[in-house]
Amino acid sequence: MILVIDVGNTQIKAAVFEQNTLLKKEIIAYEDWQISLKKVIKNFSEISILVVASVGKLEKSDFLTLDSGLNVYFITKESKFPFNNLYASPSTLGIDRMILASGAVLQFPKKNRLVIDAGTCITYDFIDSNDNYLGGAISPGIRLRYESLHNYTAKLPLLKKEKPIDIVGNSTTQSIHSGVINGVSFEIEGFINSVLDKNDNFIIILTGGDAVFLAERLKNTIFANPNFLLESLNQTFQYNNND
Ligand SMILES: Nc1ncnc2c1ncn2[C@@H]1O[C@H](COP(=O)(O)OP(=O)(O)OP(=O)(O)O)[C@@H](O)[C@H]1O
Ligand SMILES: CC(C)(CO)[C@@H](O)C(=O)NCCC(=O)O
Ligand SMILES: [K+]
Repeated sequence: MILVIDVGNTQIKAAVFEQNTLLKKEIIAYEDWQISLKKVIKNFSEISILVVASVGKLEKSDFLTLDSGLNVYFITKESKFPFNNLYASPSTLGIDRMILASGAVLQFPKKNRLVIDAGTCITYDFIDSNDNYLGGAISPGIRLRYESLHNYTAKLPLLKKEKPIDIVGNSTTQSIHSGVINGVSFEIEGFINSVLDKNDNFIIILTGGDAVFLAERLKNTIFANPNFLLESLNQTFQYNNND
């Protein structure tokens, strides 16, 4: 049994896996991450290893001081990945994007893949059917958009994400919801349509904290899986340890 930990930009996601089966998932705040993780470890006595990847504020040394008695395996850019990395600046590519690409290749062989991760940022990652990682796009996520409208204007309120009633917002509140949520939906549909135009045999995976909220609003049929990064981390670990 392994405990897989995704240290994100704003929060930490952890999942207990038995082989490829996810037994338990926890969303953990940075404030009390040690206590929360220790609780999970205590509840699953068969956990033998921690597998961690971090784009956030925690490093390997933080997990060693956790004193869990467990081995800690950090997935980094030096780990083995099942794709050719054609990114022009591979040393600055986010480890989360590499893990998503890795999961897409391992789960969907011989397909053109587009992975969309709607979290703090929205990332788009393209891996072609020959397993070439080509890159993609980075844009602000839903919460970031609401926060920047509030933080960088004098009058706009800070709102929580909510389904807009219409494209045409008839109040300040509705205009903001339409701008953020319809804006993100149009953006995602635009990316999907432009890749579908150029390639066939495509699989599109939507993940991240906003995946489920967005999936029901998108017209394109896509595969929404909020656990895709955690599953991909588990698979990337196995891929690194299978020889
Ligand atoms: N409990 C929560 N706290 C903050 N954001 C949440 C929460 N639940 C859902 N969300 C939504 O999910 C998004 C953040 O997604 P996610 O949890 O994937 O971000 P993250 O922890 O920064 O991870 P990553 O760095 O991988 O994007 C926000 O835009 C927000 O709308
Ligand atoms: C884009 C984020 C912040 C998304 O979590 C992360 O993947 C990252 O820090 N990336 C580095 C830049 C890049 O991927 O090119
Ligand atoms: K993200």
